[in-house]
Amino acid sequence: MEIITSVGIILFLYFTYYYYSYFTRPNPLPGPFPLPFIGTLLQIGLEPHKWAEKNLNDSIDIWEFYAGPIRVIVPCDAKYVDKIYLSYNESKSLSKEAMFSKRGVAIYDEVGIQNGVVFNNDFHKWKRSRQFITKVLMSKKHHIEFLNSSQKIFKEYEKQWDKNDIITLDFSKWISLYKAKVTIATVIGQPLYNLPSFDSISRAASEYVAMFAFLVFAPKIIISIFMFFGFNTIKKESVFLNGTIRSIIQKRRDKIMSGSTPNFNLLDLLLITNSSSNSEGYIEGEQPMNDEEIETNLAEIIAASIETTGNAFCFLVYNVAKNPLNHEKLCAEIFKIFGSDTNSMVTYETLEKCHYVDALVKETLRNSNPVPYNLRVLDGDDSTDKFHWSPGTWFLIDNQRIMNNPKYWNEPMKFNPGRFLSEEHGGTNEFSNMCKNGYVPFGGGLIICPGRNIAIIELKLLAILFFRKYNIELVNNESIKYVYRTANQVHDFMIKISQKKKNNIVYNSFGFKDQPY
Ligand code: HEM
Repeated sequence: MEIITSVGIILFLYFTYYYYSYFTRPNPLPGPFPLPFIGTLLQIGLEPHKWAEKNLNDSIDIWEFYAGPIRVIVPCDAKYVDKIYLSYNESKSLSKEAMFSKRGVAIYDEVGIQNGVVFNNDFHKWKRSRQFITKVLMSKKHHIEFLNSSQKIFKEYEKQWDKNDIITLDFSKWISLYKAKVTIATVIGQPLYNLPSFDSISRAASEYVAMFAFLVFAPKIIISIFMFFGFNTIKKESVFLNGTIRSIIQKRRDKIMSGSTPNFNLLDLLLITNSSSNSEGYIEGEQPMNDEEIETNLAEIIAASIETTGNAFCFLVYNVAKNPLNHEKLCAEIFKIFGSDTNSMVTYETLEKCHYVDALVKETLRNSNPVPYNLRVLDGDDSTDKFHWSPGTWFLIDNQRIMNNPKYWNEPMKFNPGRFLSEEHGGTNEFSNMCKNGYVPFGGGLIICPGRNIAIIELKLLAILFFRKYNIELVNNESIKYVYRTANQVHDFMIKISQKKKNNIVYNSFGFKDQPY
């Protein structure tokens, strides 16, 4: 009896404290009403945008919800992210800049993903990893190598498709598998060593990325139960957490140490950077990376690369298939630049000439960004627009609503690549007048996505490879289906692929009427 009374008193005191803190919180914002322990889980689940779409009108540009006991602020207007997305050059002092650089919470230490960049709470360790991976991911040499490997893999699929008149496939599954192959080839090189099938790698990438949203949004009590009962099973199954990647790193390190020439993939490049076997691109004052650092960084990059670009390309295909005019313009440009040879290699230089393809990719990332949110935790205290925030405040920046804000974009719901084209190239030039941070598909500031250039290159390449040779038709007329699990993951996206017939006149409204295909 006494125990029940004591528990009752403790709960009463906790509830009183909880709601006292809630009703006296600074800067109260619109949002669902929270419950102790589970916060707004019942209303929001793990998908904040669904609640926002149903309950918030366009005039609300900042709102809040509760992940368990943690208050999460959701800015949806570019004006709130000026400081959060402050670039390195704009900031006078690094410590000031670092205030908005964290994404981590204590739970990640138990999961063991804190040694990479995504959830690294130690600013100096993050900076060290980030320098290594940026050096490789942003290099032109890596981009060229990436283009070559991707096209080699794509050609294998072409061979199969070209044997048939029509192929019907679930494109979301196909792209995931293709992405797993390209990513493994460019990140750790062939052969697969002791990795499982590409199919299981793509599934593991999806789970790994989804785990981030779970760890961020689920109440701590639920995460603790999961850690106790379920995490070890996940760890055993996951190629990213179970040590498989570590053993590949060790093998490659031994081989390079015993004289094998490093290949041009991310793993080999990380192994040799700042080691004696590499004279090129030395990073000042840093020791080479150890196996543990390389492991987490590779896991993050493989998973981030498969999940983001793959889903973005599904959205691109969907938007092109739904908009015949965009399809025509795309094919016209491809024909103008690549001619009728549908098998030629796409090079870095030819990609740069494709203005419409570039605009199409950028509009896809604006209209249907695969990474709609971005978590940042404030380190010190600071202000965003008129609000002042205390240390430890969580911000879930709604990149998707920022990029669809009617204040900044004309008819934002309309898919219109012309926004990203100059008048000279037939567009409206809307993008060139965009406010700072009005277009943020890759986040911004110090921890902006380091894979952004490679992602754009890959999306442009895939658009060209598909649409120069194949007709793509949606199997049904439904809207594209996707679920938010850190990335917007597309599923059940059925399309028909058939090879274009030679001599078909397809470009009639764009000056190619007399040109055979
Ligand atoms: C369309 C494709 C992609 C989109 C939309 C995207 C988007 C994002 C966003 C929004 C962030 C958070 C940035 C911030 O907090 O400001 C991010 C971070 C990151 N992305 Fe991407 N990304 C894409 C492709 C890639 C690719 C291809 C790679 C790797 C090759 C990659 C690797 C990473 C990594 C490692 C981070 C964490 C950076 C850090 O914390 O320092 N991403 N990405």
